[in-house]
Amino acid sequence: MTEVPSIYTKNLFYRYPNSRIGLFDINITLKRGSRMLLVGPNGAGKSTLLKILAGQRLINDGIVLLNGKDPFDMVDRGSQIVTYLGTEWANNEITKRDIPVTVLVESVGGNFYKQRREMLINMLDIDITWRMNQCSDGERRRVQLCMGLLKPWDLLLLDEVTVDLDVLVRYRLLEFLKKETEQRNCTIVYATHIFDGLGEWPTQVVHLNGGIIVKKYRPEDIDFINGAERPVEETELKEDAKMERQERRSHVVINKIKSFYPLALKWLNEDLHVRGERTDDNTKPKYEELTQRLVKFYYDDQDRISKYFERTQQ
Ligand SMILES: Nc1ncnc2c1ncn2[C@@H]1O[C@H](COP(=O)(O)OP(=O)(O)OP(=O)(O)O)[C@@H](O)[C@H]1O
Repeated sequence: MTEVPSIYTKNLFYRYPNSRIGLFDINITLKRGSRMLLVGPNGAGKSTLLKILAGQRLINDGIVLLNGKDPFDMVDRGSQIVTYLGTEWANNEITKRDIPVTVLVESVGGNFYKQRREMLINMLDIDITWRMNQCSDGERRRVQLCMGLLKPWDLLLLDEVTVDLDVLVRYRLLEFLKKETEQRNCTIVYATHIFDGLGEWPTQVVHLNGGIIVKKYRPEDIDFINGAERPVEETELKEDAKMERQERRSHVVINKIKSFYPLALKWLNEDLHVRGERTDDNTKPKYEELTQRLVKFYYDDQDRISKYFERTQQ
C-alpha cells in the first residue's frame, strides 16, 4: 500500500482578494519525514504557500491535502498538529513585554511536555531567568522557538524565523529539526534567504518565483564540487529501466564557496565550551521552582488569561 503523502498539492491555484494571481499550478508531493527548502526572491509567493498549507488561506482551485486531509476543513483535518511559525508569529508583541521566560513557556504547555521542554531550553541555550523585555532580538527569538516547537508537530512550516539566531544556535536548531524528521517521521517546509549550513539538510529544494515552481532538486541531483566556478544546471534524458521509458532528469553542480561560516561556528562552539551549557549551572534556580512562584503570580484562577492558557497548554 502506498503511503499517504505528508503534503500533496495538485494544480493549486490561489488568487489574492484584489484578484492578483498569487500561486499558479503548484504540484508538490512530499512524503513523511521530508525536509523541503523553499527558495525564491522577495515576493515569490513562499509565505503565501506556507499560509495555504497552514490552513490560513483558502485556495481558488486545485487540491491541497495534508496527510490526506483537507487543511481548510476543521472537521476533516484530523488530530494532526500543523505548526506554522511565520512573520506574524515572530512579531507577537506579548514576547516583548516584561514577562518571565518560564511564564511564556508554561502558557504553551511547558508542564505537559517536560522532557521536550528541557531539551529545547538546552538546545536553544535559553536562560530561564530571562525576562522578555530585557532579551536581545536573538534571545527573544530563541524563547519564541522554544514555545513554537514545544508541541510535537506532524508538519512544521517555517517562514524565515532563524534570521536573528547566531550561527551556533541556528546550527543546533537545524540538527534538531533534521533529527525530529528522522525519528518522528514528521515533515518540515522551510522558507529562507539564509543558506549557511543547509548543504546536506533538505531532502528537496524547490525554486519558487512569481507564484510558480521553476525547479525542484533532490539531494541525488546535486553535487558540491571544489573548484567549480559557478553553479551549472543541466537537464539530460535518462533511461528509466523500471518504467521502460526515458525520463528528463535535472542535475546541478554547485561550487564550494569561500565562507566565514565554518570559522564563526568554531569560534562560537569554543565560546560555549568556555562558558558551559546553562543547564549545567547548579547555582541557577530550576524551571519548576521558578514556575511555582511566577505562574501563580501571573495568573489567578478567575483570570481571563488563565482560562485562555488552560486551552493553549495541552
Ligand atoms: N493580501 C495580498 N493582496 C495582494 N497581494 C499580496 C497579498 N499578500 C501578498 N501579496 C503579494 O504577493 C506576492 C508574494 O508575497 P509573499 O509574501 O508570499 O512573498 P515571499 O516569497 O514570502 O517574499 P519574502 O521573501 O519577501 O518574504 C508579493 O508580491 C506580495 O506583495
